[in-house]
Amino acid sequence: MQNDVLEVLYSEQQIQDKVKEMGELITRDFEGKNPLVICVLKGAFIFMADLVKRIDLPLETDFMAVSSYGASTKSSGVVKIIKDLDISVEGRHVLIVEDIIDSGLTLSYLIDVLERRNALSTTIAALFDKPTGRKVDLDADYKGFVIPDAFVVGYGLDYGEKYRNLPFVGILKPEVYSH
Ligand SMILES: O=P(O)(O)OC[C@H]1O[C@H](OP(=O)(O)OP(=O)(O)O)[C@H](O)[C@@H]1O
Ligand code: HPA
Ligand SMILES: [Mg+2]
Repeated sequence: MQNDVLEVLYSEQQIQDKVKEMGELITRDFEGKNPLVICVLKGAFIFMADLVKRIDLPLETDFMAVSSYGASTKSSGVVKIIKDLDISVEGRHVLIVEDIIDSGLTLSYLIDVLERRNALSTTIAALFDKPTGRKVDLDADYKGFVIPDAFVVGYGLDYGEKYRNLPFVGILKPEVYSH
C-alpha cells in the first residue's frame, strides 16, 4: 500500500494538529447551540471521528452516504444519495463534515437538500479544499488545508475504494492512477 505512494502531502501529526484547531474554533463559534453534525460518507468517516472528539458541545451526529466519483478521479457530476439521514434537520443548526471540496458539486447538492428540509443554518467544515477543481461557487466555513491540483488519497480519501486507511494524505504514483 505505502509502496504506491509517490509523496506524502500532510503527515498524521499535521492532520491531528489541524483537526484540533478546527474543533476548538467550532466549539467557540457554536457556544450555546447543540448542532447536528453530519458526516458525508464514506470519505469523511475518519475526519468526523477525530473532529467530534475536539468539539466540546452537546452535539448530535448523523451520517449520510453520497457518491459521485466511483472508481474515477473525475466527478461524474451526478450526486447519488446512497444512505439518507436518520435525524430530521428541520430547525437545526447543521454542521456538515466533509473530507474534501473539489468540484463542489457534492456539497452544493447536499446544502440544497438540507435547506429544502428547513435546516435553520448550514455550515461546512472541510479538511481539504482543492480550489482548482471548482465547478460551482462554494466555500467552506472551516477549512483545514488548501491543496494542489492533484488527486489525493488517505485519511478517508479513496481511489477506487482503496487507500482510505492510510494515516496520512498523499499522492499515488502515476502508474497506479492509470491502471
Ligand atoms: O467537490 P466534489 O467534486 O463533489 O468532491 C468531493 C466529494 O467527492 C468524494 O466523495 P466520493 O463521491 O468519491 O464518495 P466517497 O466519499 O464514498 O469516496 C469526497 O469524499 C467528497 O465527498
Ligand atoms: O482528490 C481527491 N481524492 C479522493 N477523492 C476525491 N474526491 C474528490 N476529489 C478527490
Ligand atoms: Mg471517493
